Amino acid sequence: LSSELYQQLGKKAGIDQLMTTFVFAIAEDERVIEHFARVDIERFHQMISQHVCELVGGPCRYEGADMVEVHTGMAITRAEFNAIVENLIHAMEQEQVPLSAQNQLLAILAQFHGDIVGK
Ligand code: HEM
Repeated sequence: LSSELYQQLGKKAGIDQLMTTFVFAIAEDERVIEHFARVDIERFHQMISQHVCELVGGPCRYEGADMVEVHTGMAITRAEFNAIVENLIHAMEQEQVPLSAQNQLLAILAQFHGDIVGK
């Protein structure tokens, strides 16, 4: 059975929509956009949606690259990581994700901090 958090995010369709809004927020954020200049955005959207779906207990299997591997060489700073988190918060507010679900998703993603920052 899929998790309550997955349900609260609107299942796969809700997560896809949330990640679309997130990608648009990133695209308008001059603090981080440089990193995404040469990225295949369609793949990024698909992979981040799949990853989030799996992480929140949905019936998805993340098929993308390992988090450390994919972010290695980007020299992502703590400020940039925080900027991405801020974009996600804005996207969750825009999509009216319940506050408890927002906090749970942020806590899950915060665990990747060490895999992504300073690599
Ligand atoms: C919790 C935080 C983060 C998560 C969960 C995350 C997750 C992901 C995922 C799932 C992918 C797709 C991997 C694939 O295509 O196989 C990806 C790619 C990418 N991420 Fe992150 N990411 C995070 C933070 C960041 C930050 C802070 C930055 C930069 C400011 C960043 C920059 C990128 C870029 C540029 C790519 C595309 C790499 C490429 O296609 O060559 N990520 N990330």
